[in-house]
Amino acid sequence: DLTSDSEALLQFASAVPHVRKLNWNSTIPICISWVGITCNNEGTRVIAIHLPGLGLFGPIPPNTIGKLDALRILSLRSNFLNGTLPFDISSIPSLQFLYLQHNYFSGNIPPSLSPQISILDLSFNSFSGNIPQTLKNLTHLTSLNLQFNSFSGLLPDFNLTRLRLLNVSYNLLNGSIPSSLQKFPASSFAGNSFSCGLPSNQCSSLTSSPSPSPHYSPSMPIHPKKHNKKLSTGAILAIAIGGFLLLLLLAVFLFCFLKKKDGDSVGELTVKAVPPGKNEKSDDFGSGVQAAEKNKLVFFEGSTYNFDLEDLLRASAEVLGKGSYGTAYKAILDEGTTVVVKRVREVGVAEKEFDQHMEFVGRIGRHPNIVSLCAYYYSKDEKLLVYEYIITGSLSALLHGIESSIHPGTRGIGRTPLDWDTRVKISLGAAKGISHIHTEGGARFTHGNIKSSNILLTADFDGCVSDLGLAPLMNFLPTKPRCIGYYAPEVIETRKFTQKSDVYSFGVLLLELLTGKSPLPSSGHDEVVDLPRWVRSVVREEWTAEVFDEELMKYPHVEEEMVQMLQIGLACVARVPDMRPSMDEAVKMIADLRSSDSSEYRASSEDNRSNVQTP
Ligand SMILES: Nc1ncnc2c1ncn2[C@@H]1O[C@H](COP(=O)(O)OP(=O)(O)OP(=O)(O)O)[C@@H](O)[C@H]1O
Repeated sequence: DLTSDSEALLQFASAVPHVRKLNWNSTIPICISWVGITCNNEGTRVIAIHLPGLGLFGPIPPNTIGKLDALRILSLRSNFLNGTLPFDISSIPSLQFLYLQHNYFSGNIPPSLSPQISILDLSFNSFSGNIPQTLKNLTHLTSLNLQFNSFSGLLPDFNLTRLRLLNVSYNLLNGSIPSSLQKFPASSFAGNSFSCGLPSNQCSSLTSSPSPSPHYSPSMPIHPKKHNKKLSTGAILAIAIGGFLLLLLLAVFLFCFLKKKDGDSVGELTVKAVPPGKNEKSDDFGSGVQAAEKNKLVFFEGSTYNFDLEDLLRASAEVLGKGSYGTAYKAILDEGTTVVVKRVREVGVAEKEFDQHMEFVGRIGRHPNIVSLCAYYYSKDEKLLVYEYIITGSLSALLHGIESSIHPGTRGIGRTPLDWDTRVKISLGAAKGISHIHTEGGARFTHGNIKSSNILLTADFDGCVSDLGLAPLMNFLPTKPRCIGYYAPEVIETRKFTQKSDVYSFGVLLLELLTGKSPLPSSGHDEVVDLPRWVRSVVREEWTAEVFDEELMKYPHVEEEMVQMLQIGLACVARVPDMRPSMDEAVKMIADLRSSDSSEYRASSEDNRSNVQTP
């Protein structure tokens, strides 16, 4: 009866710690006032429990929720529950909807499940063992979601006529896909080791990532698109005159340049500002430019900029920072245009390959969430990359207050706090940018240096990925502590980047956004901060709200989204690369944060009779 239901719930609340308060107590009416509880129309039994994103942590003891034998809906999704799922919960005879996704449950699925179950969602947990054959008996089952667990062995032949949704992707399943399940899309089975079962063409696509465009490596020749249009006589004349003027300009430039080299030390291109704390040599990005005519600034198709190499070398420049691959300068040209010039060093490819690579990067880098590469210059002694200037600076600067490359690991005084909505927007933009790079670049093309100082922000706080195409050009793997904190474990071992290692770095970035902590060493200490390990240990062992950036705790009703984002971040930093989602999946998961019923908790607090079938 209702009394025993309320006693079981109070036992659950006292045994399972939770971050958000529950107003459950025996002095207020359970059916009207208890948060997350729904009773039947007569008010005699509890029929639904909705406690998503409440910060519940630890195992669920038996003889608590399992005693509610009139329960139809149980939603404990997006919490930090761990341990095995008590038998008495899964076998509640009336249970129809069980939502336990995004927790840390482990062990086997109990073999005896309620025969009434219609929706079973155990995705994003650590369940293991075989998927029980007894699932075949669940004739009411319409949706079964087991993705992102560690289930192994064969996939049983369910043959359940009502089953409309099945997802067993990203487990450790093998063998073949039973014929009764072959009606489901290939994505339902991705990320396993199925030998076959689907028609052979689909079968082979199950284990490998999609590669919409051909594999790419910097040494692969790239053929620019051929244009069939013929040039008019006027155009030919214009090109000829333009060419002549260009030659003239270069000659003037050469003259000035040589004059400058000859002791005219008051060159216009000087480093005007050197950041505090840096002992920057007063060099500039033009000193290695060769006078030879063939060396010129190459602009990309569609670039709207209207300056030449001479303008650039005349610009006033200020050091933005010294990165792993070289120094970045903010250059303000005469007509007021501002660009960023990166002077890169230790390029590991010859000029031809450099040109091909740049053509490729310029082409795939056209996306609102990627910082545009406008032009480049190559000579033996100088390699310059010209990017659009992104006004709001980097996520690292915004999150930690000052440039991480200058004072790594510290949070600046007087910085403006970054609210949750902005953090979600930035992470979605960055995810879209990386996903675009992976999709357009081909399965082997990677960014290779995803980190918060390479996520730049527009005036509208859209996240844009910078430094595209730099890492694959280099003949070394930066091993400075400020890079290593973002590297996937396999990158340290193999010294090779993959798309899954980009996903890992993106996961570290999400954890950085959530915790406000930097995976960089703090001033004076050079040791690498393993942010994923720290978050995992706090979450699994002694979880407290402390895991989240304290700045975020003041925003109301965001905990559930924060918990879900934490789950996404942790999925991205899975140690086994194949267990990480693709960037495309990460984009969908982040976008779903907003479309998912994040107001459920609020709704159930306000009207706990509504939405009884919502997970
Ligand atoms: N296009 C840009 N617009 C505005 N700021 C930029 C731009 N590109 C780089 N920066 C800023 O310039 C600084 C130096 O960048 P750079 O990429 O050279 O070094 P880094 O990001 O610290 O390290 P790494 O070389 O490993 O990426 C960083 O603070 C970065 O945010």
